[in-house]
Amino acid sequence: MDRPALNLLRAPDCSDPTRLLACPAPAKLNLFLHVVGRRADGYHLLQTAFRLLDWGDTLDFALRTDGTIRRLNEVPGVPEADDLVVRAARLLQSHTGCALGADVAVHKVLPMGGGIGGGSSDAATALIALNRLWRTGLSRPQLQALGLQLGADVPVFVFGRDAFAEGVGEALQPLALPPAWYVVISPGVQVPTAEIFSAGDLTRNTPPIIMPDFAASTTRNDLQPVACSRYPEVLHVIEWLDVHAPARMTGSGACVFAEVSSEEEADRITKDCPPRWKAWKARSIARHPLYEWLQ
Ligand SMILES: C[C@@](CO)(OP(=O)(O)O)[C@H](O)COP(=O)(O)OP(=O)(O)OC[C@H]1O[C@@H](n2ccc(N)nc2=O)[C@H](O)[C@@H]1O
Ligand SMILES: Nc1ncnc2c1ncn2[C@@H]1O[C@H](COP(=O)(O)OP(=O)(O)O)[C@@H](O)[C@H]1O
Repeated sequence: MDRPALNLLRAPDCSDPTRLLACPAPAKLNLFLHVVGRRADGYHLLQTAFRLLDWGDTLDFALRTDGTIRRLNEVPGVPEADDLVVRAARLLQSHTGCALGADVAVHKVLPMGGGIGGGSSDAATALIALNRLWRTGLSRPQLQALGLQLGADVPVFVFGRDAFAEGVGEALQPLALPPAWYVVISPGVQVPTAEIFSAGDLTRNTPPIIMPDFAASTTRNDLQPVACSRYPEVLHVIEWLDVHAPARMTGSGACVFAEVSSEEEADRITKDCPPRWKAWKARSIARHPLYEWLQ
């Protein structure tokens, strides 16, 4: 099994004030996801537990004094202007009136449309890193609010720790969870979040739970049946992984995960995984690697 080349647990070297290289953007899991209602604007009210992982993309930022924001590399399927990293940079720039710009490079490791928050985490890392590079001085809550304008999943990555989330995913409370190993499998399909949330057969009235009461046996992912019926490969992965350990879809899919008892068990399962899918082992992290950059 491939491991990311960079140690995500470490914040990058900051000795050069004009560049921040290999800034980590970790993946997340939704340990469960309940849809408890719907807002007038169509967004859904959720209850979910976010878990951050030691596995993710990395981003480079270099200061420009001419105010231009440029992405230096291609990201398959994501035009530069649509890239959440570029959009995050422009949003921070306009919000603060900052005259500086940046060259950015996005090294994708996380499968897109995977329910593991890749684009959202990239956006959060851009907000945190550029807030430092440009010395714009926004606080964590200010960056979380800015991130919410980019997507419902962005605030939790700025929050920087495992969290119980309500609202559309932005009302966050820290969760103290024991460290754990996970196996994450990508079925090789991209599941568009909007398609799953707009499905007629989505359960939208799960009764709200009280924060600490979310044992795996009493929770579920309400988006899972909808994704499985439209993308049967997701169901096939769940059925395969469930033989090894209780398996569940994360977010709106397509990735499927299971908590396992040790790194050795994770290695054994990932080695067994049929070659048509891609499997990774990942460990929980207590804090986002850039957590200390916002106080
Ligand atoms: C389902 C979750 C669970 O963590 O994650 P992913 O599977 O995307 O990783 C999130 O709620 C996704 O957050 P994010 O991917 O940022 O979604 P957004 O860009 O804000 O919205 C994408 C689409 O999903 C719908 N959406 C999103 C969040 C929400 N609480 N209710 C919704 O109805 C929106 O209507 C929009 O059409
Ligand atoms: N930097 C980025 N990385 C990944 N996806 C991005 C990025 N910028 C924009 N996107 C768009 O966001 C969509 C959802 O991406 P992603 O966050 O990986 O999935 P999910 O929301 O399922 O976790 C992608 O299909 C892509 O069109």
